[in-house]
Amino acid sequence: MTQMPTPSTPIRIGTRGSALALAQAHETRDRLMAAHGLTADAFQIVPIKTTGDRVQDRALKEIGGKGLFTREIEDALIAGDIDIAVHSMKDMPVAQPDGLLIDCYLPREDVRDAFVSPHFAGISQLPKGAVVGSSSLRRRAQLLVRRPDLQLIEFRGNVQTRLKKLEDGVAVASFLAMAGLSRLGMTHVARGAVEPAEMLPAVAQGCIGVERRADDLRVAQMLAAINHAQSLLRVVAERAFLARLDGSCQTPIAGLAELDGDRLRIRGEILRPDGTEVIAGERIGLASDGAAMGDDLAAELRRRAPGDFFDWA
Ligand SMILES: NCc1[nH]cc(CCC(=O)O)c1CC(=O)O
Repeated sequence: MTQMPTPSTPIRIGTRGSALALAQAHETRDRLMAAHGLTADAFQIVPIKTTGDRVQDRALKEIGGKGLFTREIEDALIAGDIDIAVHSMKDMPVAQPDGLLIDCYLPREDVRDAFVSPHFAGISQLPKGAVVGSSSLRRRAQLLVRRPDLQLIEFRGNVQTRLKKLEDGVAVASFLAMAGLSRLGMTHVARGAVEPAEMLPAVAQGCIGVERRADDLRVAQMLAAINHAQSLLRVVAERAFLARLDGSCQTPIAGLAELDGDRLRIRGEILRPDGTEVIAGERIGLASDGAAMGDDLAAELRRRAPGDFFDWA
């Protein structure tokens, strides 16, 4: 009898199980297939439940800790139960555990926040005292800067859950990342995109990163073919900004780097959660200096922040 050809082991792609996470995992798989002339059976998508997925009834800041949406996936990667992990970079802690690294970024999606409301066309149309649902410290603070009259309530759960809450009148408006809506084919639920000048996005919003074991050279080589260099430069600069601010505080933080040829512009801001104070700045320089610029900008904002700025939590 002839020997069956040995099937090469499929690449196991770890991801959260939400519709958005699965869409991101499929996008990563499709890009790998195209880059390497492989078929879908060369991959296996492995959904993993994280603490952030399990706990739906509390504000994220109450559950606390870092990596609520990522720790279990990184554990599986370290244990060798999966070979790569696909993440929304917005949810990623600034440092990876020993032995893991992220050096592959997919082309970044729309970085803006979407304004979502069954009743109103934009922030300025909201009536005085209107109830807005958002669990994002950043979005809450940024909104209160412009509209201190608004009443903010916690809003958690996936896109469908949040839309249902709006339908039920729990709040009259909310915000979601345009990128998430776009990947779900749901941009029609957005009444409009909020420009970064009005609401600076979260660090790394709209960017998918692919994590691997540092010593897995087969995977490293596969991922190198799909890395989007410009997205990497932008996210590296933004995460350097975040790294200098994070850890010490739970302050609302926003940061966005943009490229113009080999020049990079990074804008950043920190806010008081009640929107009574914003400290903002920017740097422009060579894209290859992005990390240093992000770090330096964060150091400046820290220096300019009053002594009690980081104390509220
Ligand atoms: N914190 C949840 C989260 N993490 C990434 C996205 C959206 C997709 C992205 O920014 O890449 C979202 C949902 C949202 O903010 O609406």
